[in-house]
Amino acid sequence: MRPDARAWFEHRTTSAASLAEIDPDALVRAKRRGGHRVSVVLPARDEEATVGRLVTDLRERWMARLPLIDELLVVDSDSTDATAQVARAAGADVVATTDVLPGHGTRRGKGEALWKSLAATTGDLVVFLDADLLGDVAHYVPGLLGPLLTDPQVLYVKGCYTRPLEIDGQARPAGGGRVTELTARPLLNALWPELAGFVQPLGGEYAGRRSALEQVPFVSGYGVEVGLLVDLLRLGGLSSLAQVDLGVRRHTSQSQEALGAMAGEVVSTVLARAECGRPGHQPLTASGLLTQFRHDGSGFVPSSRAVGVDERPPMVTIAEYRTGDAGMAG
Ligand SMILES: O=c1ccn([C@@H]2O[C@H](COP(=O)(O)OP(=O)(O)O)[C@@H](O)[C@H]2O)c(=O)[nH]1
Ligand SMILES: O=C(O)[C@@H](COP(=O)(O)O)O[C@H]1O[C@H](CO)[C@@H](O)[C@H](O)[C@H]1O
Repeated sequence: MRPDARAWFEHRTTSAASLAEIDPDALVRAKRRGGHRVSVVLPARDEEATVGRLVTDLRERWMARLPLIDELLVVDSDSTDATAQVARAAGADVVATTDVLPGHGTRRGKGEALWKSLAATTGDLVVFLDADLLGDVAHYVPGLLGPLLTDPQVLYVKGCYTRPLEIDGQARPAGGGRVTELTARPLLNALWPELAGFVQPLGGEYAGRRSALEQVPFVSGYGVEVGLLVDLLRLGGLSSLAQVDLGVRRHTSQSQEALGAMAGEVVSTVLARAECGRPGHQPLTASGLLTQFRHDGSGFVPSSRAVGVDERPPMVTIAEYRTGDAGMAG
């Protein structure tokens, strides 16, 4: 690791691996002193199996028992199951991506859900959690908020954790974070070595100040995490970023084929960012296509899909956002 990345890693990595390492009352006091309002956003596509428990736990611990969370929003991102109904029944606010900023249409993807969540929430501090998390993750929210509530220089905090992998019912203590280890980490180390200290650059749990999040574009698909990391580095510098050890992260894992497509979106985003930061250089126009193969018993069958970078502009550029008219139906 380069000295600047090593110094960052040592200075900006804290631990909140369990509730035993956290003083929630002190965080609530810091929140009150700072006049902060906290929004928690769960982007969810077809997460009926997990979103209800997550919402119930978050509400019970950090809204009913202690006023740490002011707003808990599930963004229903083209779900085909009962995600919205389950989340609403558990007490979350729920919006469909199609209902937010309807004048700007809707794109598919996780990043689209996160971008629209900025127009559907009001907190000056915004926490993002995946909706497919498994196990006890109650400490994630206070853990992520800690640096933002105690250090005004910090604009953005990423969770880090060990990543067990559960595939076809087989649970292994490590091996998760496949796109991180095989694609994102090598690319980030090569192109932005100052970011080498991030343990989980693609992790789906992070928090930021709205004043920063609204200043950067949001890649519409799975490139959103790597795009935010590079763009927020450019916006506030490495010292404005932090990470918190949250212990272990378990979630419902996808197939290798699905992660291949995810990696394609991450690569496209990295290529688009790699060149556009250097004056006089055009972003590398990746093909935007990914061809994968399966064998049908008699031969290889190719299948291609789009993995190009589609992104939304910084939310501050959206007039309805500035005037507070995000146009949520209902
Ligand atoms: O188009 C999408 C794709 C994913 N997600 C959500 O984003 C989070 C992370 O996505 P996923 O679980 O597919 O990624 P993984 O964690 O497997 O890398 C989950 O809460 C998904 O429901 C979403 O809101 N819209
Ligand atoms: O970290 C990773 O490599 C991927 C895949 O994780 P697994 O191999 O399924 O544990 O998961 C993350 O990447 C996505 C793209 O940035 C994020 O959107 C997900 O929230 C995150 O789980």
